[in-house]
Amino acid sequence: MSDNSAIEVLHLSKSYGEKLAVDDVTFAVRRGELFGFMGHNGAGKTTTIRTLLGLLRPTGGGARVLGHDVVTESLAIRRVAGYLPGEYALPKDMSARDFLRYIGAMFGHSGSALEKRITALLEQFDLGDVADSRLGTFSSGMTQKVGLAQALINEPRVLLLDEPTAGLDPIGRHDTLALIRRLAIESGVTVLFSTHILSDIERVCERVAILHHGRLLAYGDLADLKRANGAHQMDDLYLALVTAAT
Ligand SMILES: Nc1ncnc2c1ncn2[C@@H]1O[C@H](COP(=O)(O)OP(=O)(O)OP(=O)(O)O)[C@@H](O)[C@H]1O
Repeated sequence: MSDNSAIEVLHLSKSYGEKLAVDDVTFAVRRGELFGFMGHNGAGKTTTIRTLLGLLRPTGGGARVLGHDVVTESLAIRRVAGYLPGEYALPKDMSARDFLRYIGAMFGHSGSALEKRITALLEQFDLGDVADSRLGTFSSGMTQKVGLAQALINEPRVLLLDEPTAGLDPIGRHDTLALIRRLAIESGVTVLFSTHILSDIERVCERVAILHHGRLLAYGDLADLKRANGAHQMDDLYLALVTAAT
């Protein structure tokens, strides 16, 4: 693995029975970058992310996160990685603070260090005033911020975000994107940002991997990919790549 890579995916394949969800995919994410992982529904994004966390076992090829093998060293990966799943429900009756305490405890944290971390995260995400309100009263944008906060509780060096802006209104999306960008720039966290929203990728990512039906359609610098495909906008690029592939 190159010293500069935080995530390296090498000829990764994953089948569910007959269904080949990820088909011989190779790409690398550099340390400290905010990397776009693009693909429409069923492209194989979630499968790849869950494989990177060691939650699924590859059926071919492999991957490393900060040098740790996803099959043999998945516990080490979960210690250094934060994960925001695509769809998950927060416990409506818990407060934001109690929920973060609960997640922190799962990572073995407790006491004043954990309390300080929770308060800092809530402040960072503008949730200080509602820290003790029930999660059931939160908007979708606020809920997503709590999701991001829980993914950061263990001070991860790599953050895997599965469609963090899906289902948000324009303001929620704008705020969430700004937060993600700030995290990557200010905290030096490597972020794998998965989305099907082309304009979100265009707004915050310089490098991308584009999946389609489990296969890697394109990978690299977004500006170079646009130039090579005669595209000005991300949606022109996506259309050109999908058309060429089918
Ligand atoms: N547990 C499973 N069993 C069988 N097929 C699955 C399973 N999980 C995913 N798939 C299939 O694998 C393919 C890739 O799914 P995956 O969830 O990885 O894609 P995705 O890009 O994350 O899309 P989405 O945003 O819809 O989740 C899809 O065709 C999906 O139906």
